[in-house]
Amino acid sequence: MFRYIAFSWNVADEAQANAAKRLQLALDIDERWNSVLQAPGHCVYMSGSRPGVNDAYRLLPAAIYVIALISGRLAADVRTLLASKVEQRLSANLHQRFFAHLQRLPMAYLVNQRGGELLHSVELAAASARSISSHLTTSIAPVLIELALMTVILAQLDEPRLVALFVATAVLYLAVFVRGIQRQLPAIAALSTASLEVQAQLNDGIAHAETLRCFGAADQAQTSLQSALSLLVQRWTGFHRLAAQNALAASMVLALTLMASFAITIDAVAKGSMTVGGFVLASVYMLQTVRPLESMGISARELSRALGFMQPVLKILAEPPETQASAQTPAPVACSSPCNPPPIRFENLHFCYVPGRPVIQSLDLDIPAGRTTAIVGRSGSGKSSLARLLMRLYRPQAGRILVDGRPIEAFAMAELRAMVALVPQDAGLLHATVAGNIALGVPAATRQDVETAATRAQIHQAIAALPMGYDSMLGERGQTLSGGERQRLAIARALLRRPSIYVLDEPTSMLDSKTEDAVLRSLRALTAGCTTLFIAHRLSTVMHADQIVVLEDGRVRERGRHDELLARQGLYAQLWRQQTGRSE
Ligand SMILES: Nc1ncnc2c1ncn2[C@@H]1O[C@H](COP(=O)(O)OP(=O)(O)OP(=O)(O)O)[C@@H](O)[C@H]1O
Repeated sequence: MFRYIAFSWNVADEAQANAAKRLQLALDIDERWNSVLQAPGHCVYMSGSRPGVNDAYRLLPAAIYVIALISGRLAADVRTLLASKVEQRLSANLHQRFFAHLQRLPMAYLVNQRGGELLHSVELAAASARSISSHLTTSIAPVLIELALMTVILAQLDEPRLVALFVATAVLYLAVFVRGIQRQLPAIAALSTASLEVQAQLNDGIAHAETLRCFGAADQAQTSLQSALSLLVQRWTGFHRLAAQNALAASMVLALTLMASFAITIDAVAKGSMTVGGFVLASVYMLQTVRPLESMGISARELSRALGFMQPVLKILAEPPETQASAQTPAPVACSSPCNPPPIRFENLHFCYVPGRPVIQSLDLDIPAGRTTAIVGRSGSGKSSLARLLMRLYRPQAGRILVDGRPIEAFAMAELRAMVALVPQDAGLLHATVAGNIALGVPAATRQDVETAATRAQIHQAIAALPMGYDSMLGERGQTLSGGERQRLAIARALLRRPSIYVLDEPTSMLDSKTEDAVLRSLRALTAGCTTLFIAHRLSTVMHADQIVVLEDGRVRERGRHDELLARQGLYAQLWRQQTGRSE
């Protein structure tokens, strides 16, 4: 803010002394050492000394200059350090908040989102939050202070027209930028949509590289990416065009201001109300206003861009999360199996993912405690949807589900999920170690617990044969394992939880018949005494179930034991004949 002009000369040198005299006259400066304060805020140090007499005085301005320089540098470094700390915190908090929010969003919302898009949107938002923080702390706040001081300094020049001009410029400049931001925001929103599309396509290409290669669709994906990139370039160009128009308007405001200030000061000098020195100072000050106003403009532009890029994440954060149970009971510790298996009751249940397309209709069903109930039916009949409703991944539009006589909404989410273990169709493995995947959600599990669960799921030997055993890393979604191995890991994961309810959604569909037999036997023994919902296509895998429920179009079509259903000669018997070629 404060400008130090250190000027020293050797009075023995006539040419230097004359030059100093001329400058002193021009600037209207008192000759005494360290004397000049023609304008508050500007210290002009002038020192005249004879060699050998005033050496210390001659060095003083230089010393002050060096100290000021170092202090300024230090202050800037400290400010950068503090600002970067704030920025990193902000970014980490945003990531955490976003992740926590995603975990609480309804599945119905999440399944329609693309992973790559979500990832990119949070990255964009974090970068934007850092940019906003940086501009606020290192640019906008200092510039505002600078502008306020500049106004005070100008007020001291005894030329009210200059103050009015300065204030008018600041207001006009602000108006130009507000208008600019208003025009740029839609362009930034379009830009960020295009950018998210590019990221989502890149992500899809990486996640499904195998599928794209197998289907010879790599070129098709490349072409699609190319058009997404072209759109992105086009939208960036549109945005920069608007930004340039805005910058041009702002420059015009500044140019007009400078012209007006020259006119005012020349007029003041001509009328004798201002000295030549005052004219020089006033001109210098008005030129000085350009820099902070310009940097304010740059910051405003960056802020508008950052705000635009934050919109997708702000939109997701505004999505209402799933309602939690009113009674927040703590999650129970996994029990030693089998423990108090509860009965389950589906009562007049109606559910659809998309309005008007019911998936479960008027479904009434009792699942007895400690027994195995098989849910069978043609593909799309609603079997997995029933499991998802029980896990409270979705909410039914009507009806209710009771566990142990209590509606599932009355359970704290953690309590319900600790009670139920799911083996889904897709194993859902993470890019973590084998042990970490088996012990998912049970951080207190010991290596012994993990190995026991793996042995029961018939996967221990395969894990032991891996180079790092239980510490081997699985690729993303367990890509380094075969389908059958993934499925057995998912079974081990469920067994480790020792739940009172098992939901097994086609847990052996990817196993060869020998392994399937072994795993089924093992599962039967392990789930004995637990309430088990066994969803299956292959009826041979559930023929021993205590109860078999046949679903059709989301309704219970038949119910009974294997023999009873065969004897009924209904849909079950038909499916059995289709699968086995036998009538019994
Ligand atoms: N997230 C979703 N959004 C919209 N519709 C869905 C969604 N998930 C499933 N569906 C539809 O709901 C219906 C029932 O699906 P569900 O997965 O419950 O069937 P299923 O009996 O388990 O089938 P399968 O035996 O093939 O696994 C299907 O028509 C399916 O297309």
